Amino acid sequence: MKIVHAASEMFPYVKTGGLADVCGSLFKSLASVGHDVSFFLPGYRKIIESKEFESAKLKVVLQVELGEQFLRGEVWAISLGKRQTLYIIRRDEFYDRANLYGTRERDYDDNDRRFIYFSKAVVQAMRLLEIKADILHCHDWQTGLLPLFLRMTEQETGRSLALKTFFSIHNLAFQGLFPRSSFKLTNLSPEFNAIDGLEFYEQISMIKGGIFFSDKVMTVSPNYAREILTSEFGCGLEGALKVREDDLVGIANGIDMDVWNPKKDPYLLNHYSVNDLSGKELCQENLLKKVGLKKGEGPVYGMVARLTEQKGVDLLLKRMNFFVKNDCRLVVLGKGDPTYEKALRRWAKSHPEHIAICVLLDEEMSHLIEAGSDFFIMPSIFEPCGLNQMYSQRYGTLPLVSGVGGLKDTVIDVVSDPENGTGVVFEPNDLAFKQGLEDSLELFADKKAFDHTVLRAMRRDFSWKRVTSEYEALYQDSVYSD
Ligand SMILES: Nc1ncnc2c1ncn2[C@@H]1O[C@H](COP(=O)(O)OP(=O)(O)O[C@H]2O[C@H](CO)[C@@H](O)[C@H](O)[C@H]2O)[C@@H](O)[C@H]1O
Repeated sequence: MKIVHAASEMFPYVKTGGLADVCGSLFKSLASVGHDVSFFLPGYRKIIESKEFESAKLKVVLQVELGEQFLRGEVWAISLGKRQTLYIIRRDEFYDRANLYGTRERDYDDNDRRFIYFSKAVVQAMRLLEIKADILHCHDWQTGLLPLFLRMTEQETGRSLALKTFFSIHNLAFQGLFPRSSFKLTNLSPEFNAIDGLEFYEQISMIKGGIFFSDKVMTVSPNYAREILTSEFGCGLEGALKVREDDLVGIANGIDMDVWNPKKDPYLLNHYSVNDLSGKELCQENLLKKVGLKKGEGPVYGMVARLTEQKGVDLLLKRMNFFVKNDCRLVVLGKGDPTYEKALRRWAKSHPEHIAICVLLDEEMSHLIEAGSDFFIMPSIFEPCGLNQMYSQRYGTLPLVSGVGGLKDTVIDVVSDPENGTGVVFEPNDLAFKQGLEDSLELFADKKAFDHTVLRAMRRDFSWKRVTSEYEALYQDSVYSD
């Protein structure tokens, strides 16, 4: 099949979170099973300055209509193999910036222009480069309007650009909401500026565009696909999603088993596997040394996350005493809400023997924490899929997760299912989290049960190979269904 993806991030080129990991893996895995895959990304500074861009070739020049203007743009291509092309939409005014979406204080003022432009540019590039796709797959609000722009262009030109369009929701909490006045940048007819179009409580919502105007709506776990139909998790879009319920599918993400492999992880000084775990102890020593902690009586807990409300930082902050009281160690790697960063720093400062916080975006450190911890904490309030709980299981680090979204789909609770459990699952509230922490201590004290759980966790298959065949089946089904 000819498959085209478009998103605002992709690992290893640009990453602020899990969207990038998933896009990078999908791009690679779909090509590896024989599909012809193209990926469109905005030409951020980080990409233009990268080594990979040195081999990029200018393919075509664009004139994109944005409201009352026509804006020039360029499409550059990097060939990554026989069947894999990365297309970069370049317009430096929009993308040659230090960050992807904004500064620490606020989003960029022109994110509506930047991503409406990107979506239109992808459609024009497909037309000019004569890319006729079986599937166009868009991700998150930044590309929410792309499926609609594609169909509009097809109507105008009478030429088919993609047989089916897919839209994946990686996080419904980020909706691409803009003032209604931004609608004019779309050049769509006014009928789309209505309740059954992009309008959302007196604003326009880009994610709603993806939900309404793509052939299939996807999300990143079966449980989250069910949850977002409810008012508790639907972020106000549960009504729109209900309309598309028959076309809504959840497939749990996989992980890149090469990048996340304790047997040969280049970031680790010592390697290990299910057959020999001795390297894991050394990884723990190394981690503790690196963050200036010494081993205590209790286990080592790790956490790597964007520090936002979603990730349950409030729950963690309420229970910081647990680590001190039980002589545990806690290592947190995270960046995000300055209030959370400050609060965590304060704890690390007042309890330097027990708690370490690294306020950084640091890929290497995230691997050291996955390898060097006994437990990995994810007390998320909601979690479309989550990746670290899968990295953790692969690294023999037991995830301690709230039972929401994809966390529920990918971690088996050892307390209720001691024969099969691979982690501790609790309800997303303070008391249940407290209980979860205590359960982890109890499990840690029972060495035999703990070791068995670790081995079971490490043996699980979260590979993209399995997940990719589910995507393929879905793509094929939708293309050949009518
Ligand atoms: N300070 C730091 N330094 C280094 N690495 C850091 C870091 N903070 C976070 N990371 C990394 O960023 C990624 C986070 O991925 P997640 O899937 O857990 O969350 P995210 O909320 O970004 O993604 C959204 O999209 C993904 C993909 O679909 C869904 O799994 C998820 O539920 C949804 O919220 C992981 O690879 C993690 O290691």
